[in-house]
Amino acid sequence: MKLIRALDANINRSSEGLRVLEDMARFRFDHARISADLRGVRHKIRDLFKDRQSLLLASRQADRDVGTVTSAESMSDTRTDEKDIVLSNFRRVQEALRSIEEHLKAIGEHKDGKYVETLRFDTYSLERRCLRLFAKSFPSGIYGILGEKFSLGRTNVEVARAMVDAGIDILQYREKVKDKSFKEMLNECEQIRKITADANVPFIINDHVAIALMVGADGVQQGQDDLPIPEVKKLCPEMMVGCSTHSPAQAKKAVEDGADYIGVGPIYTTQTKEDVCNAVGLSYLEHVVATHDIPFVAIGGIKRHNLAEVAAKGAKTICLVTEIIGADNIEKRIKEIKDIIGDV
Ligand SMILES: Cc1ncc(COP(=O)(O)OP(=O)(O)O)c(N)n1
Ligand SMILES: Cc1ncsc1CCOP(=O)(O)O
Ligand SMILES: [Mg+2]
Repeated sequence: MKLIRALDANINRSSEGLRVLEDMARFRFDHARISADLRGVRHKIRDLFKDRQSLLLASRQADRDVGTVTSAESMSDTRTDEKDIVLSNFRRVQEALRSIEEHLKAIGEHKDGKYVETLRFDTYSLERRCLRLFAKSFPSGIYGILGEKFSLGRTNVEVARAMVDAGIDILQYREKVKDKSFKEMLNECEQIRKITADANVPFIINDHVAIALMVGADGVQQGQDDLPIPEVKKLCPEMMVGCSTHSPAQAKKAVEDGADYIGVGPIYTTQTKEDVCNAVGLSYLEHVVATHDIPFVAIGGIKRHNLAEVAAKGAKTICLVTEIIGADNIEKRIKEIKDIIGDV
């Protein structure tokens, strides 16, 4: 009976820890899949013991538990940091599962013990996935991209100022004008870095890793024909590295290579990018939503009239290039876009 009590205590301990983690993934990070996977582990433990409920209940003697005082005292700790909460709850779950394993073996239930061991291993990979959510939090909302060719005669710096004032969530410098020198681009990026840093808006540089390093950007965007992601990660360990992808195989590779986020598109036909591939459609977006945890930004041909369907498919960060920088009134346009996203 004493071994059953230990099992009962640790089943409850693991369930409680998993519940905290599920809520963290769901409410803090808005991450349905990680939350569902954590719930899956909790249900598997519950199901494993569902035929032994009365035995477990009969063994329960909380008032005689010599560990109660210690547990009650440990509740008064001063943990406030969210990452600490996640780490300590994973520890709690893993220790509880380990104890369940050992106690199952001690009562001769070796097969069930092995099964709980596989659940414990699942929690290690879930822990890595959860910690990645803290590593670099990728903003949700509107991802803006600069480019003077489409800016109705306004400079990149003027457009950046207008976008930041209107509440853009993340901004990329993507300058493809052929006669602009490296020095001119660097000068613009220095000014935009200041504007974005003051407003706490993440600033990403497309293509030019050197400029990103020189201005202290928050990230760099690399396409399929640009530098390999692992090399860029080595050069810029502190930066978010975004990888543009157009197919499930490219998304898988970007994740394996350690990209911090991926571009998913072009969802619709676009004239904004010269060497663009065919539109990938909503099906590729659906694939990424269903298969990957990595943050992503939907891009390509997204306008006010089709924005709601992109958001409804689960895109949390959405890029509109010409729809924003080609607008007469950028502030008004960003407000309209925000209203559409807010309604989905
Ligand atoms: C967020 C985002 N996604 C995709 C791209 C396209 O990048 P790339 O394939 O490198 O093409 P260019 O932008 O360099 O023409 C992007 N820039 N941003
Ligand atoms: C840079 C880029 N990469 C894929 S589509 C695209 C351009 C999207 O521009 P728009 O939003 O104007 O169609
Ligand atoms: Mg590029």
